[in-house]
Amino acid sequence: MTDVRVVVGGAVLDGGRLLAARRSAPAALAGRWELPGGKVEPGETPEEALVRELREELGIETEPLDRIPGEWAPRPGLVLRVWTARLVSGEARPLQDHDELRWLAPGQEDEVDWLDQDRPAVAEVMRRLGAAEVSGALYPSGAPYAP
Ligand SMILES: Nc1nc2c([nH]c(=O)n2[C@H]2C[C@H](O)[C@@H](COP(=O)(O)OP(=O)(O)OP(=O)(O)O)O2)c(=O)[nH]1
Repeated sequence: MTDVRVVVGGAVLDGGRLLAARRSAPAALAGRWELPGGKVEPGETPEEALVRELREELGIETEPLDRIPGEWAPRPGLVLRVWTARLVSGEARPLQDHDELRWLAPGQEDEVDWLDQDRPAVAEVMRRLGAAEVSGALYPSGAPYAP
């Protein structure tokens, strides 16, 4: 059996919005938008990999919440799995692998050109956000809880 490498994508949520990141490399993917994240390293859980990648790429601390059901193949040998994650602290900046970031509210998801394989997960995350089904991620990080 050939090993399949897991790529974790983070649907980072804050204040009822989803973070989208525009890839700066490689050339074939540059300019397309994705859920920031990366490959799970040996010995890591996907959640640990997600927290590490989001810290490295965006300078933020996050808490993984739920896995979005399903998996998608960016290319042979890779499988993309997506978790929602709550922004705990920091302000996302494109430090590595990205050159632009946007926070999107439900209904704005079509304003950026997502990688094809990210679209089903993005649609499900936006559906949950619109239906206020995402616990812990509807209020801005650091803001007092005020329903
Ligand atoms: N990070 C991320 N990668 C995605 C998404 N969708 C998607 O098809 N991919 C693809 C692009 C890449 O071929 C692969 C992930 O590679 P990566 O370059 O982000 O991984 P990494 O940070 O661990 O980088 P490296 O170790 O290969 O240098 O998965 C997504 O939403 N997020």
